[in-house]
Amino acid sequence: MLNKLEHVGIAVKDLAVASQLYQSLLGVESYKQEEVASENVMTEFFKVGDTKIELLAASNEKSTILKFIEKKGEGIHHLAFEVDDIYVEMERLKKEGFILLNDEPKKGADNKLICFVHPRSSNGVLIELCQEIT
Ligand SMILES: CC[C@H](C(=O)O)C(=O)SCCNC(=O)CCNC(=O)[C@H](O)C(C)(C)COP(=O)(O)OP(=O)(O)OC[C@H]1O[C@@H](n2cnc3c(N)ncnc32)[C@H](O)[C@@H]1OP(=O)(O)O
Ligand SMILES: [Co+2]
Repeated sequence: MLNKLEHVGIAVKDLAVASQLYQSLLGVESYKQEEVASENVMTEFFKVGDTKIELLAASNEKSTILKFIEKKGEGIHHLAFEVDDIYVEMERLKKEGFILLNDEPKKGADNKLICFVHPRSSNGVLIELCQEIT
């Protein structure tokens, strides 16, 4: 099962500008910036109560964030849920008929193993599963 909303991913054009805005909005500083080369993104995280905001900016021309912003503009990109065992949850979601975007979990940001569910199988919302790497 999905334990809680781990983070909300937000696609932004300019990370420095967005970071200032969210620092002003949330009243807290970000706790980390992290590049994930495998995803062609630069991320910046803010802790908000029991969940997080993950700002996502393209780190190169190949980034899916560029394509998303060209198509839909800046804004909410995905919802990420914390799971205890990502393998178990991937199997469960496959059995439930969801389309997974990766056969195996991959290394994400913020010390997580991640997997994505295609938005076409989840009411137009890109869903991410996250398991803490211990
Ligand atoms: C750094 C890791 C970090 C973490 O938390 O650890 C991250 O969160 S990384 C986040 C960036 N990485 C990803 O998003 C990987 C998963 N995403 C993908 O594989 C693609 O973006 C995919 C498959 C969702 C869409 O790619 P595609 O090349 O197919 O683009 P299209 O524009 O053709 O999209 C097809 C279809 O899906 C709709 N779409 C695309 N992105 C989203 C989205 N974020 N939310 C909702 N819907 C989305 C798009 O509009 C198309 O719909 P259609 O009805 O056909 O127009
Ligand atoms: Co994410």
